[in-house]
Amino acid sequence: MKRAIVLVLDSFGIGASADAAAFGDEGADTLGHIADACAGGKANQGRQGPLSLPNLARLGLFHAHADSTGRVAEGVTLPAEVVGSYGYAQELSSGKDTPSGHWEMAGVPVLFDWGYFLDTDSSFPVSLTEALIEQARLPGILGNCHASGTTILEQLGEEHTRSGKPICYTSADSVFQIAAHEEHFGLERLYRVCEIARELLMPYNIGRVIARPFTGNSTVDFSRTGNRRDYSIAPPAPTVLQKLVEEKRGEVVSIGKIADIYAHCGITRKVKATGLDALFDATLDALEGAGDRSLIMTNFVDFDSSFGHRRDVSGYAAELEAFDRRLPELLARLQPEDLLIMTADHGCDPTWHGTEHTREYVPVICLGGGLSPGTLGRRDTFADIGQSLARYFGTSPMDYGTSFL
Ligand SMILES: O=P(O)(O)O[C@H]1O[C@H](CO)[C@@H](O)[C@H]1O
Ligand SMILES: [Mn+2]
Ligand SMILES: [Mn+2]
Repeated sequence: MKRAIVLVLDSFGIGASADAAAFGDEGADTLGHIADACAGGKANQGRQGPLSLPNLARLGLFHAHADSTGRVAEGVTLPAEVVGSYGYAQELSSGKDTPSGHWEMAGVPVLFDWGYFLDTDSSFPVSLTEALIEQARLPGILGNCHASGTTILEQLGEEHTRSGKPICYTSADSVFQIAAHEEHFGLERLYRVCEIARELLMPYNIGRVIARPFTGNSTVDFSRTGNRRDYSIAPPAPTVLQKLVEEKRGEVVSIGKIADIYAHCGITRKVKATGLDALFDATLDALEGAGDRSLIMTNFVDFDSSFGHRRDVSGYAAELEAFDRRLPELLARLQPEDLLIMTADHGCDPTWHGTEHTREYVPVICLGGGLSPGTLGRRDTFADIGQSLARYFGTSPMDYGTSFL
């Protein structure tokens, strides 16, 4: 029975990649800098001491990090025995964004350039905002700038609830984000505005529109909710998810925002969940009922959105430790033929300047699927994961990537 589980730890990079300098990210290292901070007593909010990831360590995470960076992170002792297959992968895609990373790991790298809104203020063309205001019948928009999604709520959240104008902002990513209050503005209305924006943004080649609903009464307690929704364009070629469904009549279960990121292509079932524990529970549930030719794919978004972009080192470390504590539950449920792959879509070093993603190698940590424990070495593209899944399920091969199976 062929069943694969792919866990994407969103933004969990393991060291600046060879091309990081071109992104201003030379020296970035999400895992390494978190471990260093923990060992140096600089990540003790809500947790304590050196970074403790015993289960990931046994699967080879820190070996992969050492191979990718040439150093062992501070406070880390490499375990004598490694039971997983571990490597690190370079991104071939031109961007360091979420869709590029996800599509590439499914065998479809993004070799074209996305559109970007490069101006940090008055970021959007007037013709675009005017069309959005008219078509969505808005009293206007706020923001129109590059911003961190939590900071901009502090700055404009109250004005939004007073005026009814949604907050539109972007970043170094190819995104158009719309924040609005779930009750004052209305969640369904926000989704409709996003759908209109999605259409209007097609000529600009913008990868994603993101609905950013929030609740709360004032600046002090505004908080974003789990009702975030990503409106992505479709991948430029069939991913391994689509091949599994179309060629093998397989089942692809999306947990969390996976379905949104693949624009619902190649997904047979969607489960939404908010927070690490709920996402992990949903993954275990899906595995329980999964039959032959099943792929379960989960995105753990909080590493990125709650901690990486927020530059919250303690929070990121605590989230990693929470993930690691849950891992044995999954390992105990794996059947001999199952293939588990843990990876990431880009980096987001919480010690780095700014609030953006960082161009990094991602871990490729595997168990099962007939793999022997030990190193998978440096992988030239995340698409090696997609190619390996294609081989595992017996679909036609992907155009990119080399199977490690
Ligand atoms: O600051 P928030 O709203 O979390 O935005 C982040 O999330 C978006 C998608 O990754 C990017 O634009 C990034 O800047
Ligand atoms: Mn991401
Ligand atoms: Mn992000």
